[in-house]
Amino acid sequence: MTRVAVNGAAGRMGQTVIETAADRDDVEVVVGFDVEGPDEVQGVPVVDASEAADALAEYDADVAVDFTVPAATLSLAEACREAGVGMVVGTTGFDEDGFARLDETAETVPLLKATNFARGVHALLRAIEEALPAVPDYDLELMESHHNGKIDAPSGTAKTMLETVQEERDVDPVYGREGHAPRDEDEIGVFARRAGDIRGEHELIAAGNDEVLSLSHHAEDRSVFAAGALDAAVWIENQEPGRYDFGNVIDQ
Ligand SMILES: NC(=O)C1=CN([C@@H]2O[C@H](COP(=O)(O)OP(=O)(O)OC[C@H]3O[C@@H](n4cnc5c(N)ncnc54)[C@H](OP(=O)(O)O)[C@@H]3O)[C@@H](O)[C@H]2O)C=CC1
Ligand SMILES: O=C(O)C1=N[C@H](C(=O)O)C[C@H](O)C1
Repeated sequence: MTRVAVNGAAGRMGQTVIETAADRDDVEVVVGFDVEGPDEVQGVPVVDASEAADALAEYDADVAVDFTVPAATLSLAEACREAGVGMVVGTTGFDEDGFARLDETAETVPLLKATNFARGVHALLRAIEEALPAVPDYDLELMESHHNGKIDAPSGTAKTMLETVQEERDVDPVYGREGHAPRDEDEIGVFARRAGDIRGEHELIAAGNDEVLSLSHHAEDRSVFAAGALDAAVWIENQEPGRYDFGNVIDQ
């Protein structure tokens, strides 16, 4: 049984992780962290995030699962280093300094970060790698849609898709278009929509030669991300310090 601490316990994903874990017998959420949050979420005690280092030890957590904002992830990383607890990071929107600090953390504890914990998205990334060599001259465009509460744009997943595309094709992103904006053959348009409670939609199109190839993923519920993050928590519990990604869990 993997004992999990959840950072951002009162948030959309934090609550979903706690709810999803309650139906599993390989994980138990023993404590949550948040700021100015409730004292508990679904029976799990919630402690102020500033006390995370002590609470990780007190509740004997094996792994911390984080769905917050980059600054909160980085302060949890300090607590995890102090407590010797591994991390599963789902938060998106890090800058270069943030990535470097996560790398530093991974020198002390195992750290697995994924911009998307849906297994279908992992398959989508592989499909992109596989498909692009067959359509070398086609125009590429990338679209994502999310709920109206999402802070970062484009989504972390869209950035990962873009990186995957750029491993195959030398294209420069253009973030939205307006006015006189003819398409350059080496560009990829990237578009972010925010509306309602859309859980997460991503699509790459490749168009040319009288056809359009569409590679897409649609998340129906946040529980898909929670399930993947908990699979990652179980997997990382017994790993050595280092940086890991969701592929390590899927390909185990
Ligand atoms: N990798 C993946 O598969 C997925 C990643 N995500 C990512 O997860 C992140 C969170 O998303 P979501 O749950 O929708 O966001 P929410 O805003 O609903 O939840 C974030 C929670 O973190 C809390 N928080 C803020 N600061 C701190 C802090 N210093 N310490 C602890 N908790 C803090 C927030 O509190 P308050 O509201 O009071 O600020 C809130 O309760 C985003 O970056 C999103 O992109 C989301 C889904 C899937
Ligand atoms: O904020 C969200 O909700 C999501 N964020 C992740 C991202 O930025 O890619 C993953 C998923 O699409 C949901």
